[in-house]
Amino acid sequence: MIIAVDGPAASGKGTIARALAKHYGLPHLDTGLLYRAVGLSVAQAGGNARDAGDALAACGFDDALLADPRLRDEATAALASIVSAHAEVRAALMARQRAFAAQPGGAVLDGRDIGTVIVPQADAKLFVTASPEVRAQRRLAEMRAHGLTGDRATLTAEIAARDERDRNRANAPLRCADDADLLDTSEMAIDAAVRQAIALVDAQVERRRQR
Ligand SMILES: Nc1ncnc2c1ncn2[C@@H]1O[C@H](COP(=O)(O)OP(=O)(O)OP(=O)(O)O)[C@@H](O)[C@H]1O
Ligand SMILES: Nc1ccn([C@@H]2O[C@H](COP(=O)(O)O)[C@@H](O)[C@H]2O)c(=O)n1
Repeated sequence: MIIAVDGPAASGKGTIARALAKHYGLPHLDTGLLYRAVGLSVAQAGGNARDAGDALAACGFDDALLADPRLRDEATAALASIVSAHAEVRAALMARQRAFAAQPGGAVLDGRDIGTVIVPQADAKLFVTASPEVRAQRRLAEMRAHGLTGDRATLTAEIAARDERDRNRANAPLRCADDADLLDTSEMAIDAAVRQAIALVDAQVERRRQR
């Protein structure tokens, strides 16, 4: 079974995708990490994230980079959203994502274009969202839990800028697939959101089975 989970920054899609993977016994890929690795790699090489050539060159990053804690920084997230707008970068990362989805038994992938571009044939699709205020508050709490300081207004502006770039780019923009279920977790605690996600996936799979 292939499950596609998309949504805007800090919506909780990664938390839900990991929980779905555990529930159904499937491997999980956080595709945002790949774009973050490209962004960080460009910066480390002294390149320009807005330059498609520099960004493409960074797609050959060493996989060890995927464990680098700097990938979690909002600065890296901003670079990721700049490099991810290049069609060349998206094409370079596509085969890896599709191969992950195609493994025997299936997989759960989360990102921005999983249900629309990477695996439009997915067995179940969710579009996870939450209000901008809730998302900024959750990210702030996460940073504080890691001993980091952050300013709510700055964080809100950074998340909004990222969403804006991701939604309005020409290549594989962030959008809800026509056949995805929308899951707004603004008013839900994590366990309630996960329960709802499982119920939606089960219902989608059942609907497909009856077709
Ligand atoms: N329903 C929820 N209620 C409260 N906190 C939540 C909920 N869902 C996720 N969180 C918390 O919000 C933060 C962001 O969640 P998560 O990392 O899953 O989002 P994301 O959409 O994958 O983010 P990114 O776009 O940066 O990859 C985490 O600290 C997570 O524990
Ligand atoms: N399928 C995807 C996944 C991510 N991106 C871009 O990477 C940025 C960081 O992603 P996170 O999920 O870690 O927040 C994101 O803002 C997107 O620009 C993407 O384009 N496609």
